[in-house]
Amino acid sequence: MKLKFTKMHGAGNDFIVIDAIHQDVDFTRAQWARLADRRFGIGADQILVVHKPEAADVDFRYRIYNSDGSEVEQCGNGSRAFVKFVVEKGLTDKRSIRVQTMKAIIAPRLEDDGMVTVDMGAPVLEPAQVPFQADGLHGVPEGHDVLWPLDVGTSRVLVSVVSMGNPHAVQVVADVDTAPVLDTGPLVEHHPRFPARVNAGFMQIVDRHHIRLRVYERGAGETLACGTGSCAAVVAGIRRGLLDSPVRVEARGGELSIAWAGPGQPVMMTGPAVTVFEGEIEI
Ligand SMILES: N[C@H](CCC[C@H](N)C(=O)O)C(=O)O
Repeated sequence: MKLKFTKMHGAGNDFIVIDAIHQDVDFTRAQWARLADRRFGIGADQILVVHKPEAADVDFRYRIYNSDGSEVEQCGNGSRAFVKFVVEKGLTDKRSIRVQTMKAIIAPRLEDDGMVTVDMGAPVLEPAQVPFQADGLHGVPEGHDVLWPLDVGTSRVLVSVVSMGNPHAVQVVADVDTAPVLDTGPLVEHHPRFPARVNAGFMQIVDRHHIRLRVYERGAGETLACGTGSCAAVVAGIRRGLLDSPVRVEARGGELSIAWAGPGQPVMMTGPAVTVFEGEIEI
């Protein structure tokens, strides 16, 4: 079939966006991975698919696939591209929409200045629900958080565990530029105590309202920015007593602003969404 798509990015985290309302999109994991392949396909970190809603109180269903073809629960940068796409394509006459993902409803709003603000929902902080298997581990309390020791390779790292619908393990490093992201990242991603794997965040505290962040993403490797990873890092930093809301998150591909008022409250993310080109591909 000839598949129409739009190439987009949010702070350098790049996406293939597909309208599955007007196209029949039912691909295998291998086909999703082929589309995302940067040599044999279009190339992207994730594929975002726009479906009709399955409930009356939402505007769209949003399915997300990593570049390895795995379907996942949430994509923060993708949620900003999603609302820009449906507005630009005339799939809605709204600028603030409710979108159902695998495990949550999020609410992205396209602002007049072209930036997008998203209510990402409340973080899940209970380790077993991340999911993280803490049994037999001695967590290290810090502020309102608990840091969990992970043996990765020859080193031991202390991580906060947070779910934004998808799982995150966040550690503080002195300097993100010299942090062993490409070495430690895959070891954290595949650590056996994360039965669904995990996104590995490396956070440098610049000041109480500013971090630098690199994320080795589950199913995609290091990306230039990670929306849910930014939310998880700010939640972890606030819980540890290291950060105060709102926080400027400086990623390699751009900046996001994250605000969180505390447990049970939604994480609010603001950032860019850019359309790069339209295309068609035979698949
Ligand atoms: N790799 C993530 C999904 C994409 C998240 C990221 N691109 C974002 O902006 O939140 C996972 O497997 O949970």
